[in-house]
Amino acid sequence: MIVRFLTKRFIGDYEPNTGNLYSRLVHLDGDHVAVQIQDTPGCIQQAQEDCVQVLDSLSRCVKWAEGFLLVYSITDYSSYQSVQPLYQHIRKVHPDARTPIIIVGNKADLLHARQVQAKDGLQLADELGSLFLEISTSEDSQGVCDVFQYLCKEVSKLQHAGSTDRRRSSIIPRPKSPNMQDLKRRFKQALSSKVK
Ligand SMILES: Nc1nc2c(ncn2[C@@H]2O[C@H](COP(=O)(O)OP(=O)(O)OP(=O)(O)O)[C@@H](O)[C@H]2O)c(=O)[nH]1
Repeated sequence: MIVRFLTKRFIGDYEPNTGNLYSRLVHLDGDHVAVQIQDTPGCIQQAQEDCVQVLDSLSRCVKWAEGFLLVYSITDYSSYQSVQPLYQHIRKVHPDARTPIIIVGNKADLLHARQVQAKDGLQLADELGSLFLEISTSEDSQGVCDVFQYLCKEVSKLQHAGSTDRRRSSIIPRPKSPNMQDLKRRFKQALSSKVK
């Protein structure tokens, strides 16, 4: 999903990520805003308690992040079940209910394999007070961009409202190096496997 947003391209090959960080200038209401996007290793194969442990180890990025996308696959019920504990973990770190957390049901193109109904995603988002969207990263590049744009706007609104804790942002070190090298490597890999 992040690769789709940053490059507009979809890489179909699965390659588990180990926590890539990407930097990008995003066009937002006529402005360019610098954003950093942290991809987190998936934990859908693990029990919910383990999932929280995985997130514990990533608590540094949870601390510096100012907005969150919780993405599950509509074809994998266990990934949907991971959303609530992840949400609660984030809210512990960011008790301000205005910190945007958007719940996203991905792979909406795989209707024949659907395990999570759209109404379940909506219901969960309602319970948690979040926004919910279903998208298909493979089929709908614009949908992916809309999600990120929306999140950036929400974060930006919060910052302009002066409600971001400036002291916290000066204390928590943000990672510096973008991960475009890794993206290039993945493109090369994807291209060479297509040529073969
Ligand atoms: N059909 C379809 N496949 C998708 C879609 N989005 C992702 N995939 C595929 O699903 C697999 C997993 O996608 P990733 O983006 O790597 O998922 P992830 O949750 O980041 O996985 P981790 O790297 O383990 O954290 C890949 O093979 C993707 O090509 C989609 O919208 N539709």
